[in-house]
Amino acid sequence: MILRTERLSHKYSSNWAIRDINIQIGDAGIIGLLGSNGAGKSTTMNIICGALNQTEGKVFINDIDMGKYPKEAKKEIGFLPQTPPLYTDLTIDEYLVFSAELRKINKHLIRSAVDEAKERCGIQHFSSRLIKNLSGGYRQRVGIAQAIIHKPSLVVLDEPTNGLDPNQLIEARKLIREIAEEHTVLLSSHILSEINILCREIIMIESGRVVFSDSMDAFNNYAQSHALLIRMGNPPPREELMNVPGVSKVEFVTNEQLKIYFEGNADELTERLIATSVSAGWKIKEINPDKGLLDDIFKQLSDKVSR
Ligand SMILES: Nc1ncnc2c1ncn2[C@@H]1O[C@H](COP(=O)(O)OP(=O)(O)OP(=O)(O)O)[C@@H](O)[C@H]1O
Repeated sequence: MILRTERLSHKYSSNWAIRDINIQIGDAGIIGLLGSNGAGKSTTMNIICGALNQTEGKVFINDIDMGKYPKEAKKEIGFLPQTPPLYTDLTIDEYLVFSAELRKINKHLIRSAVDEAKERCGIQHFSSRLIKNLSGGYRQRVGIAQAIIHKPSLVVLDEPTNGLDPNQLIEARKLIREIAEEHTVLLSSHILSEINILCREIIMIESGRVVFSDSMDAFNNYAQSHALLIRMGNPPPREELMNVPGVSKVEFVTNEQLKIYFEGNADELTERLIATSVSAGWKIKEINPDKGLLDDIFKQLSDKVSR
């Protein structure tokens, strides 16, 4: 197991920021940690990387107990915090040599480790440029280079694509995919589409608790199949729709447009609604699966967990 957390909980002064977070990552690939602002992503990542001591619970990296053997466990982790720890008055080379020394890489191996990290992150041409003179996208690359310099098993990236422009974003995604060919990557974002594009698995946290943890495909099935957007020429009262088997909630978006939440199979419900519409004269004009705003999905999942 590359990463395992057991009932990880953390309290800043009197408030719990995260509670009973259990994460298990066994395979390579990119795993996404999704959550809205303040959900507890950074707190979780800081603890996993040994940058913050948890109030309760345990972290194991490659089955090494971080509490008991922090040095050994940290060797297996590379971390890019939300605010990259860059010394902007240093050149890329100076900074990466410094990072390699911090990681206790053997003196005679430092040069080759720096060169390899630069090459993998596509920054070799800027070796002697001061970090303060780099664009945001390139600074991010330097941040990633310091996270992989010691070849850790697990690379943790806190909101690595946040604030990048569209071109930088494409480049950063490409780089993260390349990094994931050799390391397991755990990355966080508050943007569902970002996680969707990059990740094989998703762990979603809300208010400090895990509300969903499964493959990206399972998440998409869940997110897509719980509401339909329907336009009708002659919509019936809400109660009539609630009588259709499978319908769990009805919201009127406009006089003609409704959002119908349901349990079960979307296709079966669609057929049932169309059949009833024909006999009852609702005049259905359009039915589309509602992929849901992230907020809706968060809410559905949070409700499901607290039920
Ligand atoms: N140093 C701190 N002192 C007190 N409370 C904190 C501290 N850091 C975070 N918190 C609180 O803990 C909770 C979780 O914050 P955290 O930064 O882990 O969330 P996040 O999901 O990473 O959000 P964001 O994307 O906004 O950084 C929030 O309610 C936040 O206000």
